[in-house]
Amino acid sequence: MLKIAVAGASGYAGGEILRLLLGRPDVQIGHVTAASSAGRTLGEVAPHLSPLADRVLLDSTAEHLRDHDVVFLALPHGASASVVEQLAPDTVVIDCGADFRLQDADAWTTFYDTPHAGTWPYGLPELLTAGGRQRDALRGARRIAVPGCYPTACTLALAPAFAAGLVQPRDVVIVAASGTSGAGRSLKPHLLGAEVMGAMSPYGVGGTHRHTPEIEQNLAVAGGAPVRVSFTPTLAPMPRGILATCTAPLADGVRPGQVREAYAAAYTDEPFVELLPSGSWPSTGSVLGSNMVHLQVEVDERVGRVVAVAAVDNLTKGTAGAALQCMNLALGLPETTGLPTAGIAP
Ligand SMILES: NC(=O)C1=CN([C@@H]2O[C@H](COP(=O)(O)OP(=O)(O)OC[C@H]3O[C@@H](n4cnc5c(N)ncnc54)[C@H](OP(=O)(O)O)[C@@H]3O)[C@@H](O)[C@H]2O)C=CC1
Ligand SMILES: CC(=O)N[C@@H](CCC(=O)OP(=O)(O)O)C(=O)O
Repeated sequence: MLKIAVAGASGYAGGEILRLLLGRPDVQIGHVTAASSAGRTLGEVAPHLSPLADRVLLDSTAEHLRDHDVVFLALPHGASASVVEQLAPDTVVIDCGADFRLQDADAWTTFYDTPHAGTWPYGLPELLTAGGRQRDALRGARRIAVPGCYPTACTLALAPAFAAGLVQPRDVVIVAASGTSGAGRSLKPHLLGAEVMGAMSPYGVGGTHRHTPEIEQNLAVAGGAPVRVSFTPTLAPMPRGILATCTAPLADGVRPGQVREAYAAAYTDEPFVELLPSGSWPSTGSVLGSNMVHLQVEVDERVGRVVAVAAVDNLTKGTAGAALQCMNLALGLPETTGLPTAGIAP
């Protein structure tokens, strides 16, 4: 039986981790921790987690997170490092925050404006790398950095084109829509219900969003050369889901038919990535609550660009599902254990 602690259990990501863990007979849920909600029960702050309703939230101190086989951290950026340094090196620690995702310390300080905490193996198993797939770096790992939700969708949408040399590493344009749970649970003025519901709006425009360097890092891993990306996130009036529309210029001499072939080859054996039949386009509604990425790719021959669209649930494959997938790899369990591949509809 695996004893597992969840830090940030009162938040959206922590709550989704607990929802998925509750479906696993091989897991014992240990301490659940929070900050301002410490002392309250999960029943008060997360009533959808009925089997855990009586559990009292503790402070997110190392003392409460020690003595577990696995610790999931679902804390705000910057809160992970001080906890992790007090945990045993053989504990599996899986961080849903951004602190350990970036390799480039300068990119970190530019986009996060705080000192760089370090770099851990990046938790996107399906990512194509020079040597194979990123999952090879996750088997047996004791520290894993789960990707951001936008980078998961955008990277998986474009990586096969970069890995096969079908697109140019410049003029890459991504516009992605996210549901409001992507912003976390704390009160934010731009998330007032009356203003968000029934409207869509961009934010982080002009290359300022912190997921830009993370997407560039991943596409450079896939393609083996630096990539520049114009990334624009938008807020959509829905609780969950991300739809990323990603385009890049075709490389010289590429036939349109090569593109679909490359995507089919890249994802045919991936249990959590579905390349939809030609003509079908991804919808966030089809992946809600599942660990799936739905994907479609086309070539816009008029302008010579690849257009790839991906849908994920930001809280499942975009965070908590990915976190459990990484745990499975770290512990040598079958990668798909306990992860839903069917969504909730309608
Ligand atoms: N939401 C999403 O779609 C995604 C989130 N993530 C990442 O997951 C992490 C959690 O995000 P999310 O669940 O959305 O955020 P929430 O705001 O919903 O939850 C944050 C959690 O952290 C706790 N917390 C707040 N401040 C501190 C602190 N200073 N020290 C320790 N704990 C604290 C909160 O406790 P309390 O409620 O008691 O104050 C709460 O449990 C973030 O790093 C985020 O970037 C990653 C991918 C997608
Ligand atoms: C709608 C919304 O606000 N989304 C968040 C992304 C959440 C996420 O994946 O990100 P991190 O783990 O990197 O925080 C944002 O744009 O900041």
